Amino acid sequence: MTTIRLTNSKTRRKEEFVPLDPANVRMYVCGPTVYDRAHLGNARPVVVFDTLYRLLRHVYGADHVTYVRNFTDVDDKINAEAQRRKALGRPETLEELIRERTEETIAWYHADMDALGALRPGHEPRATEFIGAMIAMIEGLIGRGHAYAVDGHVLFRVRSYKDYGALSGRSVDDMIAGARVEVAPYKEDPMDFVLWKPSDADLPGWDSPWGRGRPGWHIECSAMSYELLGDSFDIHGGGLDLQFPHHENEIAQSCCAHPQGQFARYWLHNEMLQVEGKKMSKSLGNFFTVRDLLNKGIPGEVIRFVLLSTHYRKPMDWRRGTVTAARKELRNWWFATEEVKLAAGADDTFVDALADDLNTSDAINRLRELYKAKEFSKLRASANLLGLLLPGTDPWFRPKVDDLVRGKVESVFALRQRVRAEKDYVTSDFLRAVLEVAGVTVADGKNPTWIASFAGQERGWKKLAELSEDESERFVNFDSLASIARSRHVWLSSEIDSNNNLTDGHVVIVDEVPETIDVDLLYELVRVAGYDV
Ligand SMILES: Nc1ncnc2c1ncn2[C@@H]1O[C@H](COP(=O)(O)OP(=O)(O)OP(=O)(O)O)[C@@H](O)[C@H]1O
Ligand SMILES: [Zn+2]
Repeated sequence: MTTIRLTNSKTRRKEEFVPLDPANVRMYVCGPTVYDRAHLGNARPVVVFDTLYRLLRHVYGADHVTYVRNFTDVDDKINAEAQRRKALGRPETLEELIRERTEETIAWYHADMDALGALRPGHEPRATEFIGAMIAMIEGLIGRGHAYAVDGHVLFRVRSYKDYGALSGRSVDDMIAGARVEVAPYKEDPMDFVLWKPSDADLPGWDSPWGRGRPGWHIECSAMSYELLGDSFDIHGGGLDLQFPHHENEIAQSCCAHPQGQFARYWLHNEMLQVEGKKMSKSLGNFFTVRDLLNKGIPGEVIRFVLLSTHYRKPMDWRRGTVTAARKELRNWWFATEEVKLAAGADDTFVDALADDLNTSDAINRLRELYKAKEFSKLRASANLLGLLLPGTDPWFRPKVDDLVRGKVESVFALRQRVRAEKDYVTSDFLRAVLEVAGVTVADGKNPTWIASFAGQERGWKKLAELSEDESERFVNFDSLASIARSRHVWLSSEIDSNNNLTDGHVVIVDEVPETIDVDLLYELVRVAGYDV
């Protein structure tokens, strides 16, 4: 059996992963607060832990892994959005509007994360469904002297748990110095954190021994993981930004409420997705959503590939160039593997890379070697383990010929037929080249026709990419075209980098286009081929 090694934040070491029960490997990952669309940073833990989930299923069997990821559906930001809708005159109750907000956000989350090829976890508990379990846990903590109730609040007594701070490796006093701890009159110690707090009469609340109120954020994860996974389970995951205070508090609550258990044995934290060196976050406003990228036409599979190209324990930036390269590479893999039978399983070296602390960047390098060695069956099986090249993926890699585009191709094609009939072969060759770049192959003959084909697209593209600047002008018959009376300059060329090499990231249309040719149409065609204009 493959040995998985994971860097455990708790011990700060890479350790062999030995599950408590190989027949039921259990993992909990902190999920989103459902008040708005997920940004790309939020997608990083989803893709990272989905990949770990896939690896665990591969090693222990698909039916032997339990994956829980919660939805935090109690939050001031959710309430604020519902109140805004109410203020706009919506007739529903605030409760209904809150429900509407969380439902729509969860549906967006599912759609966006599905698009990234993430499997849905086996359990997706919502905090509001586990309030009873939270109250029971808080009562237990009070009973054991780890928590106290004051003025409708219940607070966790941090100094009652001697190991507090062990996960982040800091002492309580250091943490107080470094953190923005809220000082409040009802706290015995500024470090104590909220387990339960009162709710305003018009906001969601639940009856409890301490009055009508709602749970603190940290107790949600402790209660839901206990209910669904028990007092000891294998892996707890989340972003590094949650290590302190959220995870530190989860540990304190769970270990004090269930001292007989170990709570989570392996803690995994993904590093941050950054924008110019800063964490992408809603509060900094430096974010874009997964949906923004999908709407721009970047396929979810490509986003996933880019996210996995960097090891999860390293910070990463989102760069446009990486997207173009990923798109091209995945497209090659798709076309190489689409027809192959899945005879071979995943490649051993690939699995070893993945099992070595989820080294997805090494694993992707191994995929590159498999592609080069034409081991296509292994390539596909291995890529599947990363959630790539999956059957049923939207075939984004093929030129899409929707009706609008079809109409445009038809009109260029018809124009070409006309100039051919007039024996204007220069223009007709030019139009053929344009269609080729757009992935459309023209078949002359008795019944001239066209087909949208990857082969045509690749051929056209390679020609452009491989040709020198001079040649690329000739390729589209620049000189000849210029000689046509009505025409002005037109050519297609790849972008030229600082070393004067033609790069293969872009097709640029420069200068003016003959009156006979509709510029928008030209642009549209190049876009259809999947290139940036
Ligand atoms: N920039 C980022 N890079 C990687 N992971 C992130 C990033 N931002 C948030 N996460 C992770 O996303 C998950 C969901 O977090 P949560 O819903 O609390 O985020 P949020 O509060 O909406 O985000 P923000 O930090 O932008 O306010 C958590 O595991 C968190 O660690
Ligand atoms: Zn959590």
